[in-house]
Amino acid sequence: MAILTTHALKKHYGRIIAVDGVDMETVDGELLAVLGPSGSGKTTLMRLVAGLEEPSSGKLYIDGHPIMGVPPRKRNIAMVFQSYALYPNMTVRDNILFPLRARKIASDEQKRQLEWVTEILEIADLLDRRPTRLSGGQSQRVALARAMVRTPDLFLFDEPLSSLDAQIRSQARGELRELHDRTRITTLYVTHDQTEALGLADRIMVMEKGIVHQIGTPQQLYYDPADTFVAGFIGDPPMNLLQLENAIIGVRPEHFHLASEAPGKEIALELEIEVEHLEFLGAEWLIYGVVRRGLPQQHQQPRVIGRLRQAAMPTIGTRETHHFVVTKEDACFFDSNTGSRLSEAKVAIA
Ligand SMILES: Nc1ncnc2c1ncn2[C@@H]1O[C@H](COP(=O)(O)OP(=O)(O)OP(=O)(O)O)[C@@H](O)[C@H]1O
Repeated sequence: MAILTTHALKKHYGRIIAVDGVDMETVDGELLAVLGPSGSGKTTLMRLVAGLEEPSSGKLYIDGHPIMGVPPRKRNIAMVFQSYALYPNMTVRDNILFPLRARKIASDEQKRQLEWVTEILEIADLLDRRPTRLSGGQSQRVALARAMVRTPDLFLFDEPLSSLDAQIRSQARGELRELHDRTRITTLYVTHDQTEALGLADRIMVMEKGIVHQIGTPQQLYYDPADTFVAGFIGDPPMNLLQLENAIIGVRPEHFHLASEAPGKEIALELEIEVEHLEFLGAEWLIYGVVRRGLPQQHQQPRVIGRLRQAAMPTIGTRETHHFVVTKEDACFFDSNTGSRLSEAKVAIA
């Protein structure tokens, strides 16, 4: 277990700034997801931590010890990337033992490590197979086993599940989480899939264009986004962002209430929304609509998405206009210019 710290970490390739001043620190033993759109600098950050790239400036520490300039082999960090790169001509057993043999670890220690990972990952029946005879999920477990036998201080995963199909992926996600709970090895987990990050991580770090927008628990990111980027990135569908006179108001789809069912709380916003179409999700419906009234004149008519429980639906149909409210407690406010979160007190609604 270990704590990874970065300080003003930067990496540029010529004029491209891939990582732009990242300050972060893991909690010992946590699984921290690094989430962001394509090109946000996630893989570059991993490569810097692993030692495959050296930073242009800034610092990296493991347990308070600087690791800049330390070669990858000496960092005691294990990586699992998208392609598992198992050696096709070796058995699973030899693949797993390879990193221990390369470091000339004593054979009884090799045996002990192999037994440990075999039991944790439940791969006893795969040990004599060759990688070509493994399914995607099995290959992933073997790659994990090979990474784990080194008992690393830190695990780096870069989209390790992206080559699996959707059904196996959700099972593999569960297995990864269980594995993490058992080993408690501090893990950085790169993904661009928010469902994966929200479901798997203790905390999530949201990156865009090389900078960190927010680090927090899935719940903090969802209910308390630090800025409009996080608000618009987390959630499916994401937070609605509507321009008021002097600020942006953020409303989660499930926080639109029909006025007739308004909770007895202070109201932040009253809107007339024309329903354009409806989408059935089972227990809930998504309502796609256009705001017809309730916002300042010059910002009128943005599109919004609401989410209503089945029970509220019989009263709503396409092309009808309905009156919705949002409580102050549920609303988030952001600065119109910078997108940063504002405290509610400063905001006049209209
Ligand atoms: N070796 C390199 N040379 C030049 N530019 C690079 C190099 N590696 C990364 N970049 C650039 O740095 C930026 C960040 O890339 P990076 O791969 O870290 O992003 P990412 O968030 O991992 O993206 P993805 O999710 O698509 O893998 C991109 O603009 C990319 O084109």
